[in-house]
Amino acid sequence: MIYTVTLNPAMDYYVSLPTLHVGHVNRSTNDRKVAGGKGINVSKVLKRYGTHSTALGFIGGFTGDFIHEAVMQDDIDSNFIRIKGDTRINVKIKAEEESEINGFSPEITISDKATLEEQFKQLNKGDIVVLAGSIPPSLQANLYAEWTEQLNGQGVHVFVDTSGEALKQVIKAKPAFIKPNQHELAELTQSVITTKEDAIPHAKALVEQGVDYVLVSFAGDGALLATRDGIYSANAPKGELINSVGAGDATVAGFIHAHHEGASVEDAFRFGMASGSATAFSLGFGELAEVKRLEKEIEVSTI
Ligand SMILES: Nc1ncnc2c1ncn2[C@@H]1O[C@H](COP(=O)(O)OP(=O)(O)OP(=O)(O)O)[C@@H](O)[C@H]1O
Ligand SMILES: O=P(O)(O)OC[C@@]1(O)O[C@H](CO)[C@@H](O)[C@@H]1O
Repeated sequence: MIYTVTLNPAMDYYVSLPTLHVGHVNRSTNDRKVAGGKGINVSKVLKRYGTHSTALGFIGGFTGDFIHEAVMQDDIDSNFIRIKGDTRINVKIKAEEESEINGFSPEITISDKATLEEQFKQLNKGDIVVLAGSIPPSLQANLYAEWTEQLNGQGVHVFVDTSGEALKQVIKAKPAFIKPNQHELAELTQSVITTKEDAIPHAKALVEQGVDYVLVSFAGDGALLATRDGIYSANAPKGELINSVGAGDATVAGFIHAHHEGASVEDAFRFGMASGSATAFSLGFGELAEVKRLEKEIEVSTI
């Protein structure tokens, strides 16, 4: 079974306008509201590829109801824990360039956290857990690390997509997979990373520290995958960038889907890349047919 965990979901509020004037009243020409948060996005993309997952995490208030409703409509199983506050609203602005204002998280209490930990105790050997997104400030930054250690002990494979202190802490617990983008890897390693070559020694070092798969994404410039058996490089296909929000989540979901289906590491990497790019080239998440088309444009090479 695959479980995604979103501690900090969001109602993503997308607004489009030709130009954003900071310090002035701006009026959007288009908008849409979407249930978001990194783990929920992974569940949505997995569903698109026919892979079942259960979405876990915290939701509350009218925005929480919106998310629950949307997840049910997508026919995705969930076992969310209800919290007192309202799930946040994240504003995604599409003007000449993309800007994001991610809202402040509602409070998660010790008892909410304990309820989620009870759910984790029910997981079985061989299950996959995806810990994705930010950790709300009311919870400690080493929480993913604590849970990874516990879940590893249960024989569960832990995939993590996060940044900052949460990423730094979780490495010590040896998750199966991490997906920093180039900026997140630069922050983690306190180094300048502008090319895939710059990332190689750092990705290698993370594998030596016990992470099985380190996927470093470079948006339109492709990605690097470091594993115990070797290092792979992939290009990103060319296309028109429509929306980059969720492209990283689609990469994670694509990799998990293919890996779960028994694909080789190279093929799972290729499918993950095609999945990320199909989303970058679409208004919402990319369609499976588009992923399959893009797969043919991706070359995975060994370094
Ligand atoms: N301009 C682009 N052209 C082609 N593919 C892209 C482009 N931007 C993103 N992608 C695809 O999306 C994947 C993830 O992109 P990126 O490196 O920006 O990750 P991220 O920062 O985690 O994404 P997110 O915006 O979801 O947080 C890339 O590996 C690539 O497959
Ligand atoms: O604030 P976090 O938890 O880091 O990221 C949250 C978020 O930006 O990530 C998703 C896209 O990856 C969006 O659906 C959501 O709004």
